[in-house]
Amino acid sequence: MSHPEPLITADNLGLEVAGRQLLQNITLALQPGEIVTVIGPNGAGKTTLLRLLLGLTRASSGEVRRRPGLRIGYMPQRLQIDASMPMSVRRFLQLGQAQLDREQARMALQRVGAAELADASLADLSGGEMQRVLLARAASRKPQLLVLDEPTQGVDVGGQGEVYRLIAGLRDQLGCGVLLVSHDLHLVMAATDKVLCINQHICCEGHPEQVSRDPAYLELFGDKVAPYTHQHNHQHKLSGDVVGDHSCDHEQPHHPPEHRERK
Ligand SMILES: Nc1ncnc2c1ncn2[C@@H]1O[C@H](COP(=O)(O)OP(=O)(O)OP(=O)(O)O)[C@@H](O)[C@H]1O
Repeated sequence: MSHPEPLITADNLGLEVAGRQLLQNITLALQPGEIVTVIGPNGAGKTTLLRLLLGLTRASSGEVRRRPGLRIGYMPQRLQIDASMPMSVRRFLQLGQAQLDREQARMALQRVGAAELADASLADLSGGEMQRVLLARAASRKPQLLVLDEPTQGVDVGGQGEVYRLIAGLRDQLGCGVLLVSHDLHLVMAATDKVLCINQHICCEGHPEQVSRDPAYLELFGDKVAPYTHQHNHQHKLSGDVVGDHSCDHEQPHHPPEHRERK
């Protein structure tokens, strides 16, 4: 299957800080329309990897290539907001993006089902509402690539699935690629095209169902999760493509990745 030019690629990326190897041999490519999720234990280097890919941290080895002029929307893991500073949601969306007019701010909120929050005070938002607003902000410039670091942080368990549905909706509406870091293993397995399991290096990667059965994944997370399965009325080839022309009751990856295992 021929792929379009990736939005972003990393080739043998490594980062060493003060004699400590935080990441090594990270190679990946993210295609338009694809949702790729980075998982791994605490301290595995997930946020560090995002920062390298975004160009916020410089790699010690290897190379990152971004499509020239790539528009990126970034939702960081933590955002320091001074709750005592009164600011409306609309004003927050416009911070640093003065070109975003009232109507565009409304549209950005509408994309995540939060149009009614435009005049609310940022300090009054619930955890789930705040994550919607952060998503709306990341997506407000119609990025070609959305980068989301733990997008369900502060969202109660019942609302987490909804956040992943919103992300898939943004991917569909904007046609963007999505790169996200998550700890919500089971939810992620159902909501992503490809999983990258890292612990300083890539432990395993591929289609969620394949990764969830990988010995390297089970060694890291086996005590936390049951293997992920979805209702199958078809079979996959090794490439991830569906055998025959069965329709599928889950969303297929746009560009099913080859499964590779690296330890
Ligand atoms: N600039 C830096 N200098 C030194 N060490 C760093 C730097 N940035 C990150 N680290 C270390 O690198 C390791 C990986 O951090 P990172 O935040 O990428 O992990 P993570 O996988 O995102 O973790 P978590 O799941 O807890 O958010 C940590 O031990 C952290 O202390």
